[in-house]
Amino acid sequence: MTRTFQNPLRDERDKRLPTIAGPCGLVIFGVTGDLSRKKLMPAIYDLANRGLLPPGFSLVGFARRDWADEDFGQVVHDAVKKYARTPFRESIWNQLAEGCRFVQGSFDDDNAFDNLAKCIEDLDQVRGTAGNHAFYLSIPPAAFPVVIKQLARTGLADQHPDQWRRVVIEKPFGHDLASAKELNEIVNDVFPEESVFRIDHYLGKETVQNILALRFANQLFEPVWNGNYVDHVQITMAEDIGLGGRAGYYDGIGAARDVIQNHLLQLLALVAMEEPVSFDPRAVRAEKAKILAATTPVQPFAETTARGQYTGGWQGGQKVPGLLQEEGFAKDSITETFAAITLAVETRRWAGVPFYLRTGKRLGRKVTEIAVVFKRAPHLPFDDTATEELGQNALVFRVQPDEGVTMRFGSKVPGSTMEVRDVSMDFSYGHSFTESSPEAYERLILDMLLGEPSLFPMNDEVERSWEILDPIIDAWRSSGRPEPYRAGTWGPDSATTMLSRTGRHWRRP
Ligand SMILES: NC(=O)C1=CN([C@@H]2O[C@H](COP(=O)(O)OP(=O)(O)OC[C@H]3O[C@@H](n4cnc5c(N)ncnc54)[C@H](OP(=O)(O)O)[C@@H]3O)[C@@H](O)[C@H]2O)C=CC1
Ligand SMILES: O=C1O[C@H](COP(=O)(O)O)[C@@H](O)[C@H](O)[C@H]1O
Repeated sequence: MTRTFQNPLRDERDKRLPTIAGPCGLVIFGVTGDLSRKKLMPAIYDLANRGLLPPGFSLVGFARRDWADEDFGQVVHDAVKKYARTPFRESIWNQLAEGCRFVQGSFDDDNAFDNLAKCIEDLDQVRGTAGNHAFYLSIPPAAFPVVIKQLARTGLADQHPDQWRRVVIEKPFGHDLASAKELNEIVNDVFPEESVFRIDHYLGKETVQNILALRFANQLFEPVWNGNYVDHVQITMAEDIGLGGRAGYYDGIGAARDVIQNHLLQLLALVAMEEPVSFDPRAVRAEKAKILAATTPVQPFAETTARGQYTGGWQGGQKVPGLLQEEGFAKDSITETFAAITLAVETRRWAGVPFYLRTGKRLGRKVTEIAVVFKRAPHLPFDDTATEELGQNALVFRVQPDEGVTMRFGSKVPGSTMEVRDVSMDFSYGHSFTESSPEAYERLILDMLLGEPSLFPMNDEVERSWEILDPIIDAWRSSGRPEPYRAGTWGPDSATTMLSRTGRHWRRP
């Protein structure tokens, strides 16, 4: 019988609950970083608390900081208390803490990796992790190759017939097509493709998975899901936070590489793909790959794209600095913090339908949504004045916050005259379901421990995404500085013009 963490929230009788991971350990490189503290450690605790981790689960952190196991334990404890979704339970925490170790060192330090190998070997004995190990690279992307090579050198990546060794690689995977290919070669030299989990946490979000449910479990939407009815698609990922504390990673990377290459192109693929023959991982990934293969950037980029950099301003009642004043950023940094692009999907279904993707930091509010905006009805049998406040119908996936789906359509304004105005019909997760959504990282870490790859992009998807983006980034390189925009606004003027010149406008989410 499989034993789990004691006193779990899990009810063993509930067949809908996910499978429990078998004996294993997880090593997090970059464990002292932002992502690990806010997302990974809390997700691991939540998995333990839901009874989805094996009892001897071990967690090894690796970073340069001079910490002892106790310091590490304290940091995990604090991160869990602050960010975990499930209630703090002393017994679960104690069980988890027993399996926490910290290995100090730099990625180029062979001794540190030898210590890591020794630590893992000990844990295999003490915790019964059965030689099954996952290595999570939550580190600056430039360091991915060196860590992979160290795992190979120490034998930690060696595959054995009755054990598994997996690697989880954060995004961005490379910084252009050439570097992504090079990285894929380095990774695949050491780990077979089925052991490589390139993580894109957007694919772990419930609302993102609901795109497929809504499209393929219903009859209502599919007949109109094409260029005969759809005018355009807008995908927006807006954040209100700035980049203070993240210069080491973000300066030189920018908004397009940070999120368009991965999260937003994955969202586009899910919205635009054909129905897979089944939900088998290969079938879903094959359909996504086909759509990405048909996706191309629309030119001329001076008109179809926009990029910006936030300046100081007021946000949430607070004065905030501009990017150039943020600690660690070069004083003449040309890193964009806002990016908007236009893509075409060259298939029969989507011919002539522009896909507009935008993202930015220090925008009006934090919101991610996908709006499928429909064409106007071919004929309106009303007086012109009756439809002055009628916009285009739209189906909006509210990815976050306030997760759900909104349908926008025209309705008669009560009264004796015929006047039609836009209204919304809302589905909200919070109101419709009592089950809470797991955090994306929780879902993805569990899938990875179970060896379930559906929600992880494959090498060809990643490379194709760079191929789509590279020409735009190349063009930006020779087009001067990004346009400034004030913190708390919705980006640079060029983003507004980019759509208005086609007679369209961005939604204000
Ligand atoms: N933060 C976020 O919201 C998100 C981040 N990501 C991705 O996650 C990854 C990590 O991001 P984030 O946590 O923000 O980055 P941070 O800069 O906060 O953390 C980087 C980590 O790497 C360690 N590190 C850096 N260089 C070395 C080295 N030479 N040797 C050993 N350890 C080193 C640092 O530890 P120390 O200084 O102690 O050595 C630190 O733990 C990136 O790929 C990013 O794209 C993805 C989605 C969201
Ligand atoms: O991947 C990233 O995502 C976060 C935003 O994630 P979300 O789940 O809160 O939408 C973003 O802040 C970060 O820059 C980027 O690397």
